[in-house]
Amino acid sequence: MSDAGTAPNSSVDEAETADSAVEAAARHTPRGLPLRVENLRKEFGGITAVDGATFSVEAGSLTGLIGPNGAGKSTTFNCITGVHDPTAGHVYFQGEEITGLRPDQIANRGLVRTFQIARELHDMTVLENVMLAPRGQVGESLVRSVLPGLRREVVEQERELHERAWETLEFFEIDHLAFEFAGNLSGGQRKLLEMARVLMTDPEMVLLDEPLAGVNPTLERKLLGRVHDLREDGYTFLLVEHDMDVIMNNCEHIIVMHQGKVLAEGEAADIRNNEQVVEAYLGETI
Ligand SMILES: Nc1ncnc2c1ncn2[C@@H]1O[C@H](COP(=O)(O)OP(=O)(O)OP(=O)(O)O)[C@@H](O)[C@H]1O
Repeated sequence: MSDAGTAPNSSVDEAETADSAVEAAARHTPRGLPLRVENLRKEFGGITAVDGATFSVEAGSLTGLIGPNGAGKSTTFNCITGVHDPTAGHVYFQGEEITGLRPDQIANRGLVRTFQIARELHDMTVLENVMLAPRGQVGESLVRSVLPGLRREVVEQERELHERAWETLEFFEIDHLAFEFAGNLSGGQRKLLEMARVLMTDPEMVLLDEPLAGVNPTLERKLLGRVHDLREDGYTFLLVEHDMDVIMNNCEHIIVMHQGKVLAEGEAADIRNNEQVVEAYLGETI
């Protein structure tokens, strides 16, 4: 797998990238406790995939959601993001109930899951893909031609969008791939593009569903580095990841699910020493 992200070769470039990151993140303002899941339950026929899960995610945190296979993590993500209708329980985002809303309605409120926005379009360039991502854009050619009064606004918006797209590509260090077709990217480069597209939607909170699957160690460091940069600038992340070391080394708060319930919560050291968690993982290294 090729490395999208071999860093530009001078520290000046690195400083510029850091500046772009600050500018990109400066647009974001966290607003209180972002996510609260209460007594969430999801049944599929006779199977109870989520069985009364309750947890919160603090503003500006990088929170990990872990659990053995079949623990209910993906179903929980799907209930939070509107992919599934919960059988019972509540999901609140920034103090408002979002239970049962459609995925696009939830994403428009700023709760964005990595693959919730449309997958990248293979026959479009990386830059075009990033420019297509934002929510609430006016950029519509018909509007432009029919309503001259809107024209200046649209042109200005497109100029800003273009500028922001470049900043975001620089932030993820994939600007050198701007004119490459997305279909030609490696798996890891595609993950960076996916993150860039999520950032372009100006999210309040990002749900990361196995963002490192199939990513080489160099890109993994880069992706995690960017997540930490964004977290320090106030973004909130909930991360599901099978690699336990990634969760233990990066998340300040960890929620452990088992058999559809929250089994334990706490810092990495608490989780490692929790007998119930060790038992639930039975032989797996945590
Ligand atoms: N659409 C579905 N129909 C029926 N059962 C399902 C469905 N989705 C999930 N399940 C079941 O619900 C339970 C929880 O699954 P889920 O995928 O949420 O767990 P998970 O923690 O994400 O597991 P993994 O780590 O293996 O991805 C499992 O028993 C699974 O087989």
